[in-house]
Amino acid sequence: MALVGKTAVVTGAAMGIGRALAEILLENGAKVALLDINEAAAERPLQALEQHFGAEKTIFLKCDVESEEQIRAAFKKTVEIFGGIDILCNNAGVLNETSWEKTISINLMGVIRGTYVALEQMNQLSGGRGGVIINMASMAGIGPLLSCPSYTASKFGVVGFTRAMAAASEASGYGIRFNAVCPGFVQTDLITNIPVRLGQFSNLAAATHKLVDVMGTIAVSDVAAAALELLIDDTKNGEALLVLQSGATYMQFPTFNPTQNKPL
Ligand SMILES: NC(=O)C1=CN([C@@H]2O[C@H](COP(=O)(O)OP(=O)(O)OC[C@H]3O[C@@H](n4cnc5c(N)ncnc54)[C@H](O)[C@@H]3O)[C@@H](O)[C@H]2O)C=CC1
Ligand SMILES: CCCCCC(=O)/C=C/C=C\C/C=C\C/C=C\CCCC(=O)O
Repeated sequence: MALVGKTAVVTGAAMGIGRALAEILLENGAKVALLDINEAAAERPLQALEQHFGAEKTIFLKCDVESEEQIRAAFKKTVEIFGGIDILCNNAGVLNETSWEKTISINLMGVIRGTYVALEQMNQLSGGRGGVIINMASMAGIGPLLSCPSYTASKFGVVGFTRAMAAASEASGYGIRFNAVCPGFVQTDLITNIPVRLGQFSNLAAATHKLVDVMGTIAVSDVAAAALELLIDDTKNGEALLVLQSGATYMQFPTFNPTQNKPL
């Protein structure tokens, strides 16, 4: 899908990966609604984006992805201002093993909430224009991260939800592609203060730091470039794209033939 003239919504867009997603979308000609719970953090990046790309191309909307009401209001405002929604990047996420309910509510349920509300606007079966939904998962959605069981569960959930929605969309004719991005460690605030974030698993902080050292970190721009590939390539649906220092790789999953009760 060519991005020129399209409208995108990015959650968790005030900083980190979300901000980089907003930037790459604007660079490629889209209009972007930046959603975040942290209005203060969004102020300076928004000014910079407005200066660079034009104030008419961006809008900031305060939105907590834990609230369906706030998501619906933000999407409605986006449609009023930009005339529709073609792209949703469900990116907002936290690493907080001290509150597993919040981790699941933001990282997994936030993706599901955002997707279901977006369907009301985007689904071709209900008058929408179709489009693409990108969900920010993690390498921890492919393999377990020992120090973060709740975070890992949330990201496995995001990968599974994305793949199921991709199949549902194709079978039903929503006109929407669904893909997940699965980065390794990325240089953002999320990988700071690791022992505090790990809560009862803080004894595993050293092992986690070691993993970061061994794997290295990637830049937010690497993640944004991977998301861009999934956005513009119309053949990509139901993909989980692993993004590491060595490059980006499409994950292969076992397929299952229910009529013969064995993997294909
Ligand atoms: N940094 C990393 O190493 C990796 C991050 N990810 C994922 O990428 C996504 C973005 O993370 P980063 O940019 O690294 O983190 P970050 O902490 O730099 O940015 C997260 C943004 O999400 C916002 N946010 C948090 N809770 C929210 C809520 N309830 N509603 C709306 N916005 C909310 C924050 O205010 C912040 O602006 C997350 O889903 C994270 O799990 C995935 C793999 C690796
Ligand atoms: C401090 C934790 C930050 C988490 C941010 C994030 O999502 C990054 C994850 C990056 C990589 C680690 C994820 C999973 C580990 C997977 C496999 C490790 C090998 C496991 C094995 O069985 O050998």
